[in-house]
Amino acid sequence: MHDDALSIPVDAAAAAALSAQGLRMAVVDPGDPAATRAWAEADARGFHDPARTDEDFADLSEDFPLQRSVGIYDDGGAEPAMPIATVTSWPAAMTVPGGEVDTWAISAVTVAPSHRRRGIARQMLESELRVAVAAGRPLAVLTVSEATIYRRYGFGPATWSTDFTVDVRRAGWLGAPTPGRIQLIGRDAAVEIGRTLLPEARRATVGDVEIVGHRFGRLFGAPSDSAEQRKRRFARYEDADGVVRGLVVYRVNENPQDFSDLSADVLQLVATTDDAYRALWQYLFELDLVGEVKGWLRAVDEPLRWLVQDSRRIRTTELREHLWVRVLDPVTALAARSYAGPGRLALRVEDPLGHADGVFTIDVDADGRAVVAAGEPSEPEGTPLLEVPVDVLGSLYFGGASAVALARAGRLAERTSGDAVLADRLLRSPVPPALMTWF
Ligand SMILES: CC(=O)SCCNC(=O)CCNC(=O)[C@H](O)C(C)(C)COP(=O)(O)OP(=O)(O)OC[C@H]1O[C@@H](n2cnc3c(N)ncnc32)[C@H](O)[C@@H]1OP(=O)(O)O
Repeated sequence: MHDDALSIPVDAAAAAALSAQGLRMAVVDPGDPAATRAWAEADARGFHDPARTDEDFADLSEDFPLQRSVGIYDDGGAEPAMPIATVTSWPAAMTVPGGEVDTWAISAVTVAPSHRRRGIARQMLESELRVAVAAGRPLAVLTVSEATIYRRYGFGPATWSTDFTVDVRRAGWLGAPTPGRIQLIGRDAAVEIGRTLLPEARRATVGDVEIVGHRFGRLFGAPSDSAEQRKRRFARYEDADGVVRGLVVYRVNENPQDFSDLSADVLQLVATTDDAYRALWQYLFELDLVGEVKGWLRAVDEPLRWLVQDSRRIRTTELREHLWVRVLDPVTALAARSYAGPGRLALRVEDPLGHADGVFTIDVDADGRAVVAAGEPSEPEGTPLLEVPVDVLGSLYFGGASAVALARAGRLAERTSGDAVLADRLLRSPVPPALMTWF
């Protein structure tokens, strides 16, 4: 294992394959402003974003020391200093049932339109998986622009999110009153509160990830985007003892047709107590002039549904997979989480890239903690066994996907009929996992 994940050198196998195409793979020096600026520009170009301003770059530059950013350069091309492909990655903690797991987060995967479909993304992704292994990370994780890209590298969808629109004038608030109070605050105060509340909420949410660098500031409106920042409003909830337990970041949108029928976007709602959750939603329901409140990237089992008279007035506008997980080291990954045990389960994992291939036996004690060993179970007859491709293992890992549904879909095989039911009993998270951010 490499001690300092961020200083892992370029992956030799990918560098050689790219070199055969006349391309050079390099890790970007975080202390080199020209190289980081060019990398950030290539990333923007890859996503068809506008060119970066100096202010954008100032926001992003806080990330470079926290990440391992890789560029692919076409030294014989029109712009040799500008990468034609980018990827970045960093170590990130994520919440699993009963604790945390170390992951390798991957982002900013782009290949310039001029260089697409020559296998460059494949080289980058396969090398990222090897780098994650070298960094001792049992899982690689990412969020995706398109759901069609990453399964081929062994990633499977592992959490789901919803967007919804609430007709607040007709839904009817049903929640019990709360003892604390709501206060409006400015951005700086909200950022300060967020530094404590977000990690606390994250640790209580299976499937959520720690947020570092510019992605944290962006939740409050990126400093570089003053127009967007000016629209954002911030309110906090403090309990009866004056302790801050919740924070909402929202934006009220114009409606030139009817000034008394505005809509509000809930961009972040973080609560570390149920009272805070209820109080903040009630606050949003009672905003004067606002007829519609929209929740973005919310959990699939929001308690909000139970806080209104008429839950049909909460219209789900989107339900989609959000977090994608790639298991690299099943023993470490499966031992990092707890189970609704006791019990035993064996998994036969098929991994074309070899990282997670094999049979793994999970022995769960009465407290739900597991001993995981590579190899067949000692008593194969009485042990349920699932045969899973590695992407399906990623889907099952956080406890958000149903082994029964995957078996019915033919995505996994049971050794004995009923093994998927037994597997679900151990693996399912009581609350569906939820990733509350993009990265
Ligand atoms: C975690 C993230 O950063 S998500 C963001 C992903 N990036 C984007 O959406 C930005 C715009 N798109 C791009 O930059 C590029 O099209 C990329 C990165 C998606 C693909 O780059 P390429 O270098 O063209 O991919 P590459 O040639 O290595 O193709 C690898 C495989 O993926 C497939 N593939 C490539 N792009 C796509 C796509 N958009 N949808 C589905 N499959 C794709 C290829 O067909 C190929 O399949 P195969 O190996 O099974 O035959």
